[in-house]
Amino acid sequence: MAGVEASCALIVIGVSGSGKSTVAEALGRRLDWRFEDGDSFHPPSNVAKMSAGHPLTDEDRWPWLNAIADEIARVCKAGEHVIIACSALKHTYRDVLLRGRDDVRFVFLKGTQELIADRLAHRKGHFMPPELLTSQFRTLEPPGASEHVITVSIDESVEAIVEDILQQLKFDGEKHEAMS
Ligand SMILES: Nc1ncnc2c1ncn2[C@@H]1O[C@H](COP(=O)(O)OP(=O)(O)O)[C@@H](O)[C@H]1O
Ligand SMILES: O=C(O)[C@H](O)[C@@H](O)[C@H](O)[C@H](O)COP(=O)(O)O
Repeated sequence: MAGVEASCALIVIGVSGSGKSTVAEALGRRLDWRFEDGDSFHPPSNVAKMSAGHPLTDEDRWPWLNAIADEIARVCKAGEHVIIACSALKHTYRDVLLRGRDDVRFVFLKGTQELIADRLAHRKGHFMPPELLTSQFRTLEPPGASEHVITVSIDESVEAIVEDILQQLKFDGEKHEAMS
């Protein structure tokens, strides 16, 4: 599938509770790509701050985003593939992750605050308080047409979302090949 093979990393982005980890893991199984949860790159201070109900600031996020960007650079240099779940809420955050690369694609999980709040209400064993969802939407800058992003609705089964992503990646790859 040209679109996918042209990329060394797929980053599944969206607000807390949009399904990034769930979808990224399922997509990784379909593509046989390693899955990495962006949350594991947070310094303990960030996790403690969110767990205490405080939203992160840009200053909190830069070291976290750069740690993920370092991992992307390492994987791509090694000729490997990775799928990373990372909220990447702002345009500037996504620029930090990309570092000007054209072999990394974003997959934006799009859904209403109401639907995501309901999913968070049923999520167990995660440090992120559902109460922070409003601040997540306030911070979110949805990807624009100029960004290398595939957008999918989350109001589907995980399987249907993965199929949608694969179809869009395939289409995008064929379009890219036709243009090259
Ligand atoms: N497509 C879906 N349909 C129903 N529930 C979902 C779907 N995707 C994720 N979930 C559930 O929603 C909650 C949030 O998903 P999660 O992957 O933790 O989101 P994120 O990583 O973006 O915070 C979890 O309890 C998960 O099982
Ligand atoms: O940038 C941020 O404010 C955080 O990174 C946030 O967006 C992320 O969602 C948390 O790390 C919780 O992780 P979940 O997205 O898995 O709930």
